[in-house]
Amino acid sequence: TACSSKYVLSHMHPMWQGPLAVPGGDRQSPIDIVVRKSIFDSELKPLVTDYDPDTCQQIWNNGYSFLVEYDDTTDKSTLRGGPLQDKFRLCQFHFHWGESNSWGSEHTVDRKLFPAELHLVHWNSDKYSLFEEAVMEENGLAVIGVFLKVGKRHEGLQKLVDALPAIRHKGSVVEFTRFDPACLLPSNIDDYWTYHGSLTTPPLTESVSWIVMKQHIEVSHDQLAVFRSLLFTSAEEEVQKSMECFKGTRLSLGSFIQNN
Ligand SMILES: CCCCNCc1ccc(S(N)(=O)=O)cc1
Ligand SMILES: [Zn+2]
Repeated sequence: TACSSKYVLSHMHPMWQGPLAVPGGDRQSPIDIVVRKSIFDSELKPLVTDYDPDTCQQIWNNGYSFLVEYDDTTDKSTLRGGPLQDKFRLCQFHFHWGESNSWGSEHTVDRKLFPAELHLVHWNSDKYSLFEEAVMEENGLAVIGVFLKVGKRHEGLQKLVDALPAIRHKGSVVEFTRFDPACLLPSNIDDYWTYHGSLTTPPLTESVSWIVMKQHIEVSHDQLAVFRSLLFTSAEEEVQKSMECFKGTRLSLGSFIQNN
C-alpha cells in the first residue's frame, strides 16, 4: 500500500535532515575497495584490540541503525597497532544492512556488495578527551569495518539479536551489559585494508582511519531478518502512519457510497 512503500523508501534512502555542510573533501567514505590497486605495506603492525566486556552499557535504536554503546571514560576498551600511532578508545559499534541479502554494506570490494557491515567506532584518547572533540580532527577516529555474509548462525551475535525486539522503535534504549565485541571479529584480524576517510553519515567529517577486514563473518538469514524488523520511526509516528492509512480508506469508502 502507499503507506508501506513510503515507509520502505524513507528507510532505504535515509534522507539526512536538512542541507548538509558536506566537506567537499577528497576523502569521503564509503569507497569501493579495488583489490588489485591495494598495496601491501610491510610497515603495518599487528592490530591489537583489548576490549573489556564490563564497559558495555546500552543498546539503542537511533532511527538509522542500532548502536551498542560502551563506557569510554577510561582506557578499558582500546584499539592500537595496525596503521595507528596512538591508542583509540571504543565508544560504540553499529551495523548497516539492507532490506534484502543483495545489498546493505557501505564499502564494496571490487564493486561487490555484502548484506551487512559492522562498524566498531574508536576515538584517539592519546590526543583528545572526548569523542565529540576527536570527531572533528584529522586523526581523531579509527573505525574497524567487518563485512557480514548470510550463512551459519553467529552464536556471539545472538545475545544482541535477542535484545532488538526491546528497541523496535526509533529512540528506544535498553541496558545491555557484558558483551565482548571481539566475538564479532573474524579469526584473522591482521588481514585488512586501511585508508584515510570520513564518517559515512552526518557529520561526515574526514577524521577516520578506516580498517576494513578482508575476512567476513557469517550470520544466519534469521538473525539478519531480526535486524530488518527494527523500525526507524518512533512509536508515536507509527500511530500517525497507521491513522493515515485508515483515513485514506474512510475517504475512498465515503466517495464509493456517494456514487451509488
Ligand atoms: C557527534 C555525534 C555523532 C554521532 N554519530 C557519529 C558517527 C557517524 C558515522 C559513523 S560510521 N558509519 O562512519 O562508522 C560513526 C559515528
Ligand atoms: Zn557505520
